[in-house]
Amino acid sequence: MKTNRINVTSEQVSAICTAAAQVLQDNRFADHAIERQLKAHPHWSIEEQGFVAEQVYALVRYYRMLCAVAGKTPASMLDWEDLLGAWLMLKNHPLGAQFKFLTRNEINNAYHTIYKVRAVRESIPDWLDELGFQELGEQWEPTLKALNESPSLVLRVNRLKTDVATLQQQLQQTDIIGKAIAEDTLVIEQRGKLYHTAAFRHGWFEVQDYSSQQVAPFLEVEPGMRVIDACAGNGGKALHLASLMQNKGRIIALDTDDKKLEQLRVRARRAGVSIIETRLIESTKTIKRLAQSADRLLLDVPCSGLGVLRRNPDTRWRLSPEHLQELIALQKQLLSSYAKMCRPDGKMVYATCSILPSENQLQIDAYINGVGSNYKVEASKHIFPQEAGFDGFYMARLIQH
Ligand SMILES: C[S@@+](CC[C@H](N)C(=O)[O-])C[C@H]1O[C@@H](n2cnc3c(N)ncnc32)[C@H](O)[C@@H]1O
Repeated sequence: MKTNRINVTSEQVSAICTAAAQVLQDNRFADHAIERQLKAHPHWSIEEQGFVAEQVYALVRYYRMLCAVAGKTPASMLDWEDLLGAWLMLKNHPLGAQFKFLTRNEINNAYHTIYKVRAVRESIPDWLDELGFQELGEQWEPTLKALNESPSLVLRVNRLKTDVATLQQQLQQTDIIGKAIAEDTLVIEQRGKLYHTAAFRHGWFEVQDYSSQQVAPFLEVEPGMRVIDACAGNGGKALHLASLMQNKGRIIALDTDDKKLEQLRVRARRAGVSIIETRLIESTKTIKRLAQSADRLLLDVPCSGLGVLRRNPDTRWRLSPEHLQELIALQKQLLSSYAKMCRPDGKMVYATCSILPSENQLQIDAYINGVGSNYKVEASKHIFPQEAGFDGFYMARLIQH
């Protein structure tokens, strides 16, 4: 991981430690805690903002490792400062006077002592490390290591409004530099205030990881089709589907969370999408009414989110074995009950942002071999974070016999 060569100020130290404590002690989401600090310090440059955000994510991500290296579990702001000091020393970052009480030798020696224990080195709860190894074997270690890297910032170009070259030029005018890696995809190499740009206001792009961008094309939609996105959330994939369908046809976006559907409607207006109809799932009747009605059905089910640990490093501390089992049971139930919305000659994609087989191909195997299922797998894709450097994802396209 790269750490900018910014000389950390006392004000930044305090903001970083406050935000990290809010995430790990008060259960706040990392992006919210960071945003609060950035708003409170509007005089920071883009580089300083990026630096602060990166250090908060590092403290959250490497919390277990840093506690072991610094020899303490934070109980006060001074303890958090020790953790931050330990992190900056491990990264060979120049330190301010506030970290004088730590020596690089002590920190490096402590790191070498814990290095051999994977769960401590990679900073993950024991239960999750054991489960990951049990499910992925030798693949677990490189996967986990890749999931501890900082995420890329990736944009999906909204083809209803523009193209990748035009977006690239437009962003460049505000010193935001993006590299085109696919027809619809820009990886941001020099960051800026993306959400303040005219391009954003005009709905020219969405922030969406490249792996997540693989899901909508995998459903093989065409303009004019009737598509159901059964776990649409705030619409990342529904908007992509609409763009692939050239805003022709119909997308019924379902979810149990009305707030997310409201965000979807806002995003759809900005993106110039008119074919999405949102419907709140209030009972099983919502699903029954849609029986055998979809040419294409997307099940982007709730999952552990272990494939997007780079973006949400706090997930490792929030997830529990019990919650994971609940999610697996829900995925199983959604697969069997929601599949009925697909027409007999239609196609269905089951997708997760997880890297665990128990949420992915084992779910699909159990479903297609189970009683009452007449589906078979037409194609599937496992995307591991160490392969292309993007998020971990799984998708399987099913058709009926
Ligand atoms: C992985 S997220 C979906 C992300 C979304 N498709 C996107 O691309 O932005 C899973 C979604 O499933 C929703 N959900 C949870 N339980 C559900 C259920 N029983 N039926 C439908 N959706 C459900 C959650 O509210 C959440 O928005």
